[in-house]
Amino acid sequence: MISLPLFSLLTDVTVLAQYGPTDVPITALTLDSREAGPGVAFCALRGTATDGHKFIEAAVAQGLAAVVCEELPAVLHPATSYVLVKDSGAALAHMAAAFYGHPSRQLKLIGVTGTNGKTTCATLLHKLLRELGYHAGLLSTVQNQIDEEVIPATHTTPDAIRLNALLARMVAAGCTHVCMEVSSHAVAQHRVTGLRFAGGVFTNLTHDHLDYHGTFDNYLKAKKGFFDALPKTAFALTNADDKRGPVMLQNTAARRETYSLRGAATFRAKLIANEVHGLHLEIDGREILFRLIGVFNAYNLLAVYGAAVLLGEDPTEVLTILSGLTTAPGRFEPVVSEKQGITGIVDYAHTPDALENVLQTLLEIRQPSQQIITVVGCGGNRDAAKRPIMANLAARLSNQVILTADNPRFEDPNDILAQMQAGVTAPDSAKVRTVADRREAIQTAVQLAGANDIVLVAGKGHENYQEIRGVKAPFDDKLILTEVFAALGK
Ligand SMILES: CC(=O)N[C@H]1[C@@H](OP(=O)(O)OP(=O)(O)OC[C@H]2O[C@@H](n3ccc(=O)[nH]c3=O)[C@H](O)[C@@H]2O)O[C@H](CO)[C@@H](O)[C@@H]1O[C@H](C)C(=O)N[C@@H](C)C(=O)N[C@H](CCC(=O)O)C(=O)O
Ligand SMILES: Nc1ncnc2c1ncn2[C@@H]1O[C@H](COP(=O)(O)OP(=O)(O)OP(=O)(O)O)[C@@H](O)[C@H]1O
Ligand SMILES: N[C@H](CCC[C@H](N)C(=O)O)C(=O)O
Ligand SMILES: [Mg+2]
Repeated sequence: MISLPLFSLLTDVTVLAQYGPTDVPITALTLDSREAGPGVAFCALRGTATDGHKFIEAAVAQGLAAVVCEELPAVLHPATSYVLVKDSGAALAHMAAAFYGHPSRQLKLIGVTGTNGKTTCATLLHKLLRELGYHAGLLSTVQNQIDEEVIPATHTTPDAIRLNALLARMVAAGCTHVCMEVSSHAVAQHRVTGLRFAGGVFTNLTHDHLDYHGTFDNYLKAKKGFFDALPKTAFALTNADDKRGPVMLQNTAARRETYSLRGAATFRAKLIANEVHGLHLEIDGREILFRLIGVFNAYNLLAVYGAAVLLGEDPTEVLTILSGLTTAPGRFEPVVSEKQGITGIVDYAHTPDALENVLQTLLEIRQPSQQIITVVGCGGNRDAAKRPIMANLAARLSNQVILTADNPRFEDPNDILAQMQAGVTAPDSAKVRTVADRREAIQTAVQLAGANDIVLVAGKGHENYQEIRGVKAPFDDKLILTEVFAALGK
């Protein structure tokens, strides 16, 4: 069990005032008052739904070693230590890093950020490092991994305590490298503050999460904040073809590197062909076939190649391994029907940009006779502004569309559907129908599909549940598609 004196956790924290003993032994950190108990230090965070400061007294009553807060309670308990800080989130992150012995400093930690492509890049880099013979960790939306051991993920980027605990487990297991996704929520909430990164990778920035960040500018600042905090020993690798790519490097101390399919950059690729069986690219003068499909994946592959070379790996070996790798779960995953050769594609496209990329890719690689039938919905309690845009794109770029539910969470699916429908233009409306039940929507799409047609099921990718009113019921697009193909004799 870890037990460290309170003061030893505060080395990197900006402390405004302190009350009570500083040498109390701390045996656990928490950001949730309900986990309070003897030996625990509770950090009170101001959240989106409530304020942790409201629960300080209840936590102290449960027996608590220390409280870290931005505002002191009216009455201080004599047996508890209080640390007043400017920012509880940042304080928690520094304390968590210290509590777990700064595991990031013992690793080559690579963070991937951007609207789309984080899971794909982090997963590919992890697979690549494993094939190069390293012990490596992965922190991603789909799952966390220590080498091949899978640890379920609840967030794209875990909170600072879980994150440092996982990194420490990875160090203990002998990992030398860790690839992780850095979400904009994580940057804004200081989940990654205090970590020492060896490299940062930027994929792209398009519309998402404006419900949380308020404006696109705030969203951009959150992503940029990750690069601003990189040390000068790290590399910062950005997508030079993305409008916001160069912005990420403006204020970073890290070594600035770029990748591009269009112009001058540290790492360059040329698209030779984008076909059903994969991408044909020229990277740094070498022609290679890859198993991933779609121009957006050319960017992901190039970013991963660049990161690996910046980590000191041999370019030829890296390309050889990358050419054999397959996609991350639920990212452009095909499910082909047995009798009629209908191609089902399950993809996690849950933003306008991702949906457009996937549909453009399908339009590029399909035979002229193949119809594209799209099943898509938008999540509840998330950015509502993307709903009409996604429906508009689906209708414009598909032959038929079934609008349906994603994870409604606490919203009425019919309200979400009405907001989506508002984005469909009058000429496209004949192609669009609405089936709120997602399983029925998939059934309808398969019924409409003729032999060899394409059914795209977008938005949920690897997810194996559907979240309705706080309850996650089993639901797996890939499994349902397979069942529906069989049930309808397709
Ligand atoms: C919007 C958001 O990011 N919310 C995260 C945030 O919760 P919150 O701000 O809503 O917390 P709150 O309920 O207001 O509570 C404030 C504080 O009081 C504490 N509390 C609350 C009640 C109590 O009795 N006692 C107590 O101490 C809470 O533990 C919390 O520390 O802090 C929590 C603890 O770290 C997170 O679990 C929670 O993630 C929620 C579940 C979530 O859905 N997050 C999503 C949006 C998210 O983070 N997504 C990104 C990826 C997105 C992407 O890239 O597409 C991710 O990295 O996963
Ligand atoms: N480089 C890219 N550019 C644009 N779209 C992409 C890119 N890579 C993947 N996509 C699309 O975005 C979807 C999500 O990809 P991925 O899971 O890799 O992104 P992510 O950034 O991890 O998403 P999240 O924010 O949900 O964690 C994919 O299913 C695909 O449709
Ligand atoms: N990480 C993203 C995932 C969205 C996936 C989509 N299926 C949805 O539920 O909206 C989020 O939490 O916003
Ligand atoms: Mg992800």
